[in-house]
Amino acid sequence: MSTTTPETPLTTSIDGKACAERVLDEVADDVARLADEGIIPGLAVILVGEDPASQVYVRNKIRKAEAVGIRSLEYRFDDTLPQAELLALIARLNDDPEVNGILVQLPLPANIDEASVIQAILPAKDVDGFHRQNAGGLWQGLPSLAPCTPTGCLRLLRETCGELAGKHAVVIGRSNIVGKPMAALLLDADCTVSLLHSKSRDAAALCRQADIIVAAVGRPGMVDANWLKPGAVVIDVGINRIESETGGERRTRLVGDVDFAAASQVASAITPVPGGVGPMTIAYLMQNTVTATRLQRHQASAAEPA
Ligand SMILES: Nc1nc2c(c(=O)[nH]1)N[C@@H](CN(C=O)c1ccc(C(=O)N[C@@H](CCC(=O)O)C(=O)O)cc1)CN2
Ligand SMILES: [Mg+2]
Repeated sequence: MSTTTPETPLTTSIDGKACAERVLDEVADDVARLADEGIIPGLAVILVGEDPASQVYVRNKIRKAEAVGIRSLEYRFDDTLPQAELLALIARLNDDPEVNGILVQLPLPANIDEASVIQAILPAKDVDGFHRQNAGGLWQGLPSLAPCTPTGCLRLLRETCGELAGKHAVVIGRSNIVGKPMAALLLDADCTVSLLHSKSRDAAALCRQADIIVAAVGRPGMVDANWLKPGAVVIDVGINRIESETGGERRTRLVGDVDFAAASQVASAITPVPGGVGPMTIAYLMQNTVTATRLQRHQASAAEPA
């Protein structure tokens, strides 16, 4: 007997925390295999400034690294750090054979040019996948390090939808960190991909054609139920902190780019915020650190004289 009422969502809430734990278990197995060969991956995490959210993310990255057996090195600076000193640190880490992955937490303070810092990281150690060599490699299907958030979204989609080939995926937002690499990964999975942005005309009508929607714009609740085709799968990358009032008390809470309650009435599956995409980002950072370690080993052995 069904207990479903018309108001009850038929939607699956995609559990990003559980999926991230599965990814971390896989990474821990990979790290154990490397340890058998005497290799311990090393990850350097750099935080400049006092942004509270960034401090939480960096702390979690260090914790997860320790949990899977990756050696972590933490570098924290206040926002007066000159760009030249940051570039000098990156140059030292590039040359350090004990360091396999380098990550500079974003956003950086206004006096530091983000692009210069990202391009200073050795592509083989760029575990964020933001360097132009990795970004280009992703579009050309070459071995490269792909950004963690879209890679995590792809894993959630594969586990939710199974085969992705032929599905129409609409990505909303064209950032270098999420939107563009997400489009590349979905294309590589044989989806038909539409990449929408602030100048796109009638975004709602385009979204209503989609089997899959990935929202990554940073606008709270922008994607409404009437943007969705019934049964669509929705991945919400937005992490927006908004103020709300409960019992006369002002608090902040996290919401996504999708109106979760409304979308749950129409979508077949949707990621919550928090607990959806966020944990996947950190899990795939660990996976990328292992991938980078292997990549560097292959590069080193290829460079050895025959
Ligand atoms: N160098 C990088 N900087 C930034 C990245 C990145 O991938 N590399 N992404 C974001 C921040 N980020 C990781 O760095 C990140 C964001 C959110 C989460 C997460 O787990 N979110 C939780 C909620 C946490 C909270 O309460 O605030 C969730 O969604 O469940 C992890 C990592 C920008 N900078
Ligand atoms: Mg972001």
